[in-house]
Amino acid sequence: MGAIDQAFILEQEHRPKPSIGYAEGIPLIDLSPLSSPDDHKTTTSIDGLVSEIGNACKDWGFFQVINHGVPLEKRQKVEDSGRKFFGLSLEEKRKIRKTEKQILGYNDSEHTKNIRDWKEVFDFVANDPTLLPVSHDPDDKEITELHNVWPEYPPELKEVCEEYVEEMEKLAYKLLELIALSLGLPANRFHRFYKDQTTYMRLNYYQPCPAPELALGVGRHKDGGALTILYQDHVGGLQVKRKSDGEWLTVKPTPDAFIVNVGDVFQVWTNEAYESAEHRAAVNSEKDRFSIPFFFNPAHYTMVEPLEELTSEQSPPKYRAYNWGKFYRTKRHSNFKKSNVENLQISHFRIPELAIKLEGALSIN
Ligand SMILES: O=C(O)CCC(=O)C(=O)O
Ligand SMILES: [Fe+2]
Repeated sequence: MGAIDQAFILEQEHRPKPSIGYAEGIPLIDLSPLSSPDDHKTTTSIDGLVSEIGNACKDWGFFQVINHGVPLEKRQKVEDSGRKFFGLSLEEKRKIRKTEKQILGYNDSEHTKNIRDWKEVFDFVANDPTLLPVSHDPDDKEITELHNVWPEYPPELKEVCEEYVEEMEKLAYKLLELIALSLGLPANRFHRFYKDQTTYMRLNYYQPCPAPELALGVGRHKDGGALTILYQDHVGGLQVKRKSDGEWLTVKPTPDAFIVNVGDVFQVWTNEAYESAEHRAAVNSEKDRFSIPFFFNPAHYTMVEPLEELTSEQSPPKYRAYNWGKFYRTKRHSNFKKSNVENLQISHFRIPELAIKLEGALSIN
């Protein structure tokens, strides 16, 4: 067993077991009906897609998509130039290091639930500039502009990332429409939240780890945003906690597929019809690994709450409304460094079961 810094070491119960099975049940969904010419697009093929996606969101909160329309070479270019960047010296990379104020750029010291992750990241926003509250302090109403920071080397990184983001955004809107339809809503129901979206992308680079049984590339977490579209390379490491029995399972890398998962915002919008699943990334002692999540997130001023159409007297709202920008700032703040503040979760806005029942009883009488 190789020695690693104490900061990375997880408590016994959260360490990854050496033998973890594959999550065979996570559906692989073929999106080709979406790109067939209009005269070939049948209602049946789209209906089929919609119900596959609805079931995947209900059962797993995760699915994979193929024939998604994102050109392979655009993704490959991001991976190639991303690898060039992570291959630079620490000193060079730290020239565009994230700080508490400047939350975009490079970081080699992310924490999940106060344990250091075995990874390096490079973050940038899809729309430059992106508007966000200045601080996580609820009384501070000031809004700031986030600007991307790009390294000098490799010089093409900016362009290849921007081209890729454009493609990912097209895919994200398609998925948003299919998810809306799967909930019985108009296809464009969620579009309104994305006018000034706070979407960002991350390049995750996981070096080989001498003690992969003690640490994780990303500790267990749920994505706080609305929808994540992840590319992972052939090495594998992403693990999902199965809802039915709490078992951790590996998501098998599928060439040219994207892994899609609904985040906490969708859990609230759907009043828990769809739940965001816990996941984590394991590392290994031999190979490095690359992954690229695209976090498709609403505008900062969005008040996240259960959609009216998905609640009723029988099924009253399970969450109080919260401001997305403040929520996101607070979460980023606590991931940035080891902190004593408890990590902010949507459970803080969960209305207690008893209050939901009482509210239901009162509104019926
Ligand atoms: O690298 C992975 O497979 C997962 C990364 C992840 O879950 C995240 O960045 O939120
Ligand atoms: Fe995640």
